[in-house]
Amino acid sequence: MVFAIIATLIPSLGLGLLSFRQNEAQISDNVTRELRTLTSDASREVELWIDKRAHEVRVSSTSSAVIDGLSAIARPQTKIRANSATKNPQALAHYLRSVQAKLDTLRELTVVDANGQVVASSGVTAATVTLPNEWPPNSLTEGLVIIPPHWDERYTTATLSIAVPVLSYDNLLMGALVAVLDLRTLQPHLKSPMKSPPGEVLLLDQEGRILVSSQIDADKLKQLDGPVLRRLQAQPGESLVFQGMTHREVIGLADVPENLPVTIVAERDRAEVYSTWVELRDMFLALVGALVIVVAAVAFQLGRSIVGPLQRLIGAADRIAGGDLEVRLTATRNDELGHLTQVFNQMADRLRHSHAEIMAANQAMQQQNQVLETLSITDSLTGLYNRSKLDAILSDELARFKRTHREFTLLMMDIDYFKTLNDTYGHITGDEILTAVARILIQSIRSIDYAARYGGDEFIIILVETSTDQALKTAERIRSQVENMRYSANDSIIAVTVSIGVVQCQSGDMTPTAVFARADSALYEAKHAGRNRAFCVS
Ligand SMILES: Nc1nc2c(ncn2[C@@H]2O[C@H](COP(=O)(O)OP(=O)(O)OP(=O)(O)O)[C@@H](O)[C@H]2O)c(=O)[nH]1
Repeated sequence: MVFAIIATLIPSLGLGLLSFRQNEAQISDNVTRELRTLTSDASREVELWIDKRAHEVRVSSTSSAVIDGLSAIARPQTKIRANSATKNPQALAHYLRSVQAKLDTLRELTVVDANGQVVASSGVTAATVTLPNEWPPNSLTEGLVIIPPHWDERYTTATLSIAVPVLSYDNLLMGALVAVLDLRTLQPHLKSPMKSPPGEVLLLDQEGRILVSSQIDADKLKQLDGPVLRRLQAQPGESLVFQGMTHREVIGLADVPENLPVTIVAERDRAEVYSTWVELRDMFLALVGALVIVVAAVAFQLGRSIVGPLQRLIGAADRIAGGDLEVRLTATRNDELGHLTQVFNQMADRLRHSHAEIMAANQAMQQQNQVLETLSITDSLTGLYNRSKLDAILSDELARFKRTHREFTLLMMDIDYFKTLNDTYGHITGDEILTAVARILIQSIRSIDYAARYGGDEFIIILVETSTDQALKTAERIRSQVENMRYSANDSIIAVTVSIGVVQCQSGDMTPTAVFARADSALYEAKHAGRNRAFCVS
């Protein structure tokens, strides 16, 4: 699932964000280009507007009313060719007011003398004007002083004052005509509603305050942050993002006209510029998010459909490895995992089958081993223990005696005149007599005792934890039973007797042979004493 998410997220998000980053840069370039167009157009319009206003004022400055009025008032000693109407300041002020009335861009028109002293004005309180020390040589046509624009409290508007020289008829500088221009009239020229690209144009004074704005309702008292203004002025034509004056965050740039102490700033609402871009970006991110959720869900479902059956298979394999072969899985699917489950079940079936076969073979082998073991320790004729088993039993009993000092008694028994019986009735009858005697032995001893055929017609009985007296009683009981036994063969009734030698184990008995030897001596004594008796040697 993690792999699926990464594999989906990295390419889609990476390529998408790269493309959005390129689009953002492109949008920024386009906006910068449009803002440059706005500022350069505005700069040109401002220049044209000022030229036009300067021309209008210059025309007025060459009027005879101004020249004669100034000549009469400023230099009364000069010979005046004008009529009397232009000789007093009121007449000149009247003329100035009539000019102002014709030009709606004018707020005030003032005539000053060569020292800058007000001679007459259309306004009530004329502004004082500082004229340049020397007008340029071509002041007749080019002489123009532009006083830095500012917010004028008297007219509650931003104003720009220009001064043009007033020359006498013989081209002598007499003074100047100063016009206070209402910058509000510049507002329609800053931006063409039809042709200009989107954005607002602002004319700022030296401190960054708005003088005039293409946005009619812009707050005129707003001021651009000082550092931002300096950065804009330092890099004219280069766009920046800053806290604007028409919107909270704007993209803007500045143009600084050469001849006018103002800064023209064009700015555009950054949110509006990037609104479509942001909308598309958010939509893209939402789509990527939805894609990741879908991919994650599919990957999770796919993983679960693979991992779940695999875990069941692993669990079943673990149980088989632990010895539980009764495992069986339900195969419900038709795909590779379903096939794998079927194969697993077949494998488990085969293992179960093989295991059953092995167990059966093992059991048969154990039975055969048991038979073989029984045969290896049993005398085939009588069913008693054979000689080799007898030796092993005696060795164990001797070891036990040495360990626990619990005594045991050994009886060596021999059929009397067995050779004669053989010779008289034949070997088969002899064998049957041996078997009958062995039966009596088995019936006469306890389950914890041992009876074995020592060889020929000789038998050994080991009575565990039995004293000599008890052993003699057992020997006597056996002897008596054999004596009372009647065996019929070839129409004859055969009587059989046995002689028994009894010995008790001693601490000096190191080997079975030593015990046998002493028992053999006791048996010899019984035979020698007349047979059909038991004899004990201490
Ligand atoms: N039928 C039969 N006879 C055997 C078997 N093994 C040994 N015999 C015979 O048993 C006889 C043993 O005779 P002995 O014990 O030596 O002598 P005896 O005749 O018993 O005389 P005493 O022991 O002195 O009383 C021999 O003739 C053997 O051939 C056997 O498995 N079957």
